[in-house]
Amino acid sequence: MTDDRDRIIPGYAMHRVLGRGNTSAVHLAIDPEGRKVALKIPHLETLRVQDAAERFANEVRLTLKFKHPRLVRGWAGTPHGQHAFLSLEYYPQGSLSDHLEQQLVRRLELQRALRILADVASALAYLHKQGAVHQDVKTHNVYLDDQGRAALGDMGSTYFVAQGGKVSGSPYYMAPEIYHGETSSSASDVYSLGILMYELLSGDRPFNGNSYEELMVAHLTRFPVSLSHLNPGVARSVSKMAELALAKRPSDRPTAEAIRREILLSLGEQTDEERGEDDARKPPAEPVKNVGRHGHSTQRTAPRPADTTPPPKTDKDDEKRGWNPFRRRK
Ligand SMILES: Nc1ncnc2c1ncn2[C@@H]1O[C@H](COP(=O)(O)OP(=O)(O)OP(=O)(O)O)[C@@H](O)[C@H]1O
Repeated sequence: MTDDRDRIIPGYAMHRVLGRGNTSAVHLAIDPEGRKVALKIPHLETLRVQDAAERFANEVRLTLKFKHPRLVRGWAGTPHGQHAFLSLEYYPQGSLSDHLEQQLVRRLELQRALRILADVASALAYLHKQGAVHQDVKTHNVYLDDQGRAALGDMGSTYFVAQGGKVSGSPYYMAPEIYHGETSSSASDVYSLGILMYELLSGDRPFNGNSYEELMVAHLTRFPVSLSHLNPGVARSVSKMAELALAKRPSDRPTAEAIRREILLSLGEQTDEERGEDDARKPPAEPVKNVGRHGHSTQRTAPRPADTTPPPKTDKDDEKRGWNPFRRRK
């Protein structure tokens, strides 16, 4: 197999590197139809390690399968082999995490933050309706367009509940039940959305720590200050939703759809504004067979009953290099 730098994908003209993640390099490219696309090419190392290769293949399959205006759209892809790639809708503004890093103040302007949060909630509501769990909601996986709209990306860890999948997450966003070693669910996505709500509307994440263990203790035992106290501009109804989203028990959390509706109401918008678009882009009829998806540091297959095994350290980057929450804001 050739070196990472020499790899080309037939039919695509590569322009420049947009970014590099742990799994892949993403290039700005022109596809065979003349569109500007974000072309994701897995590192050779990714293809060599079975778990990582399967995670990439899962991302390719599910990105191409799901279609929703608030999900990063997949144009084409090859899940396996030397020419594995995923061609994605190009977001010139990059990720929300890039955007926050460029800002002096981490708190976004209220309307802007609410719009982004409503979009992420919309993407999750769609996925949950399809019976899927995303498992990796975080600023790094939210992309922004020129109109201030957002789309959720990175389906690498996504799985269909009916088929089960490996539990994973990013420690800053991970729900208590995942720390407890239990299965993930739509409610754990809602918890991650709650963290994102605090992050964007207050300018800080509700739970912090200098180690994985400190973060785990924070998620398991602490309760955040009310969001409307931290940012008086936030409507009480939205603040309440964020607090409920961070409930320690999954069954106490609202749905992503309920959160979306509350945010849209506070924006003064109709709550069914995307129904037309949703209908236009048909959801998948069936769950994907043999998904074989794998999370960052997958420890077991869900769904399974709760057990007492220690919580997984679920970020492969942290596993490889040792935990350092300040190395990257993922
Ligand atoms: N659709 C897109 N439009 C514009 N830029 C993108 C797009 N997708 C990815 N990028 C850029 O490429 C970078 C790497 O992408 P990404 O984080 O998805 O790679 P990865 O290797 O899958 O990530 P991970 O580290 O989670 O495995 C992003 O941080 C972003 O800057």
